[in-house]
Amino acid sequence: MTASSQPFGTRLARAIEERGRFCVGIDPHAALLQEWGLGDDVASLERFALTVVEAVAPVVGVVKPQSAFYERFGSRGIAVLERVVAESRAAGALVLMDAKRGDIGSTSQAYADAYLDPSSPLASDALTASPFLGFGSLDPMLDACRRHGAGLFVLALTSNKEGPEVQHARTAARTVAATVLDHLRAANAGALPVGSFGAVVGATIGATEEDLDINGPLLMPGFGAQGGTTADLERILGAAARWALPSSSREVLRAGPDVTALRDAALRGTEAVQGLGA
Ligand SMILES: O=c1ccn([C@@H]2O[C@H](COP(=O)(O)O)[C@@H](O)[C@H]2O)c(=O)[nH]1
Repeated sequence: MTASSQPFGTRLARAIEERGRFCVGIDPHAALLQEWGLGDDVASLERFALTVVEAVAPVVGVVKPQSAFYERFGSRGIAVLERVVAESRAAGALVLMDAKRGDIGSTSQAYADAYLDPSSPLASDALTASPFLGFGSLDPMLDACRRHGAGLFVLALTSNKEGPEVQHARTAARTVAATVLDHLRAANAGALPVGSFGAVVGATIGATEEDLDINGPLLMPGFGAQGGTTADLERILGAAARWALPSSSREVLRAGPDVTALRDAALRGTEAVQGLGA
């Protein structure tokens, strides 16, 4: 795979324009494998994941495989994840790898090599990252994105109920989340039509006083199975709705294993959020 000649933000803007802003998570939960009448083994993982790719990757702009569900099967699970990445991209979807990586800088460099360097078998269009070792520890990932035309989505206000304990904590007058958003705004300064450095902002967080206008995309998991609705998205986003990417995994995946039913579920999600940012 070669480096993309265009920044991730530019590619994402085109994907949204052509296919809408809804992101489908490819999360092969053990419970979903069972609901689909499959076993809890690698062959079933592969059948599940590639069925979802076949159904949704030709119609949505972004897919988001959750690495943990593949990692639990060891190297053969990772091999399935590699196919999910390759086949989704071949079908025209951008792949946002949800692995939430973050470590000291020298190790962040290795994560950048693994997920953002086009010569890696797991190279994706974008990666989720955790800034809680200090935003600067992610610099190797930001640099790799700039070099290779990839994107990064950094946790800011997550959808889980435990997140506020850390993210609403204050250093001087700023919350931790505000500091993360400030860094992203600086990294995206001047980018057109939008920067490549996004924030993860849960669809479940309720109204927020944080400034979400970072000139970058906002990945919004928690839409659907975790209870987030279109009205919640509107309440949270206000004027920052233009680059929102609402994301749903289980709510779409439960429509399977029928390919048409899965695709219809993805298209319903796309339609539900198409008015955002209008
Ligand atoms: O704040 C966050 C960050 C990431 N996630 C991930 O998104 C999906 C949500 O799946 P659903 O089935 O739609 O609930 C999952 O992969 C999480 O790890 C999140 O939920 N919240």
